[in-house]
Amino acid sequence: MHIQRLRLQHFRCFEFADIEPSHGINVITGDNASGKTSLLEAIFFLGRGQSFRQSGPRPAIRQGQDAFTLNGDIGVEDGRSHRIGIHRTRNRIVFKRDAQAETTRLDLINTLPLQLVDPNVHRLLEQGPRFRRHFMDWGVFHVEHAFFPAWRRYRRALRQRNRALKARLPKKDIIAWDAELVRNAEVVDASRRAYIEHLYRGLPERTNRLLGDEPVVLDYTPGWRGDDGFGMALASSLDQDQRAGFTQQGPHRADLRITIASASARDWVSRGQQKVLTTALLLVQAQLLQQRRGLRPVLLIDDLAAELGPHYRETLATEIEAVGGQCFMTFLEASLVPEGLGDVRRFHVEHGRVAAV
Ligand SMILES: Nc1ncnc2c1ncn2[C@@H]1O[C@H](COP(=O)(O)OP(=O)(O)OP(=O)(O)O)[C@@H](O)[C@H]1O
Repeated sequence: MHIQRLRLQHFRCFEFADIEPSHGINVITGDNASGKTSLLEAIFFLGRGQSFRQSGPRPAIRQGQDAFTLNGDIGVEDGRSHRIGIHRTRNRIVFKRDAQAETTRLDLINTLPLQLVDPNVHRLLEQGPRFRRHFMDWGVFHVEHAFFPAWRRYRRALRQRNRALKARLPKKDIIAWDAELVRNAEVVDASRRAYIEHLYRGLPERTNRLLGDEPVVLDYTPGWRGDDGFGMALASSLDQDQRAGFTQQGPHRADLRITIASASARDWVSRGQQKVLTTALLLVQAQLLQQRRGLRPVLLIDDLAAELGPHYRETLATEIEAVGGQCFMTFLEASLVPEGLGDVRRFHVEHGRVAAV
């Protein structure tokens, strides 16, 4: 997938912007607070239907305006193209794809798969399992078709079970949801395992080049205890669930711990190495999507140079180039742009205005 043309109106500091990016690497430079992250945020919004930043009650609408509009012409690998768009007022969001009567967020996600590397990317290693589930499920969603319908049914049943637990209903009203939970949990779990296995195969090649020979290990835990299956785990924790008022085990508690040579990646590697490792994981995901579905996701890399010295900047740039596909990366200064990036299209952002250089 690649963005052929991007237009934004009244998005954060932008009054209006209209750019035609390269299908390969796009470099965006600009001073602090010029609008670089906002530009990446607009692209992210277009592909996910939501922001990666906290927005408060006026979700990314330019100050003094009532709405923002984003439009993108998206080229697909098979030669087709789609036009997608978002119109966001304070209370309402409307998605649009081609002439489709009704467009959902899922349509956007499927039309413009994208991954973000932002300066907080180390959270994947440092913080709770939520970030790692998110990372894992982005790939599972795009690659394993059985995953999403089962995940949605699981979440619906989980909400009902939790409601019953919270309302202190009798046991029979709680366990009434267990069969539906177990049926879908098995599909979710199998999809995640299959995906991680594929991810694992592509990992050493990339991480060895970036971080040396120490093997990176992905340790998946399904979200429930014991070896007797989720049904048994649910049954055995029913009393605890009743006391807690919610379902304590299940795929919604899964984790994917990332370790390097038996030490936790969080403890072992520096901030810069964490960023390199996490970006490597995202690149392997991108490559997997290409191999399994013939799709190249768009990569958004905010402030690539932050926390990285020249060596890591250059090696990472080489890896990003090798994966191919469209990429947008921001830099404070042109001098920080790695030489290894080769042929790039450059944009400069200043006071909410973007121009091709
Ligand atoms: N809703 C909004 N309306 C108008 N301006 C906004 C809005 N939201 C944010 N801004 C402004 O947009 C400017 C650009 O912010 P952005 O985070 O994109 O900058 P940046 O170029 O990525 O900076 P840095 O390099 O420091 O991270 C900031 O001055 C910010 O205050």
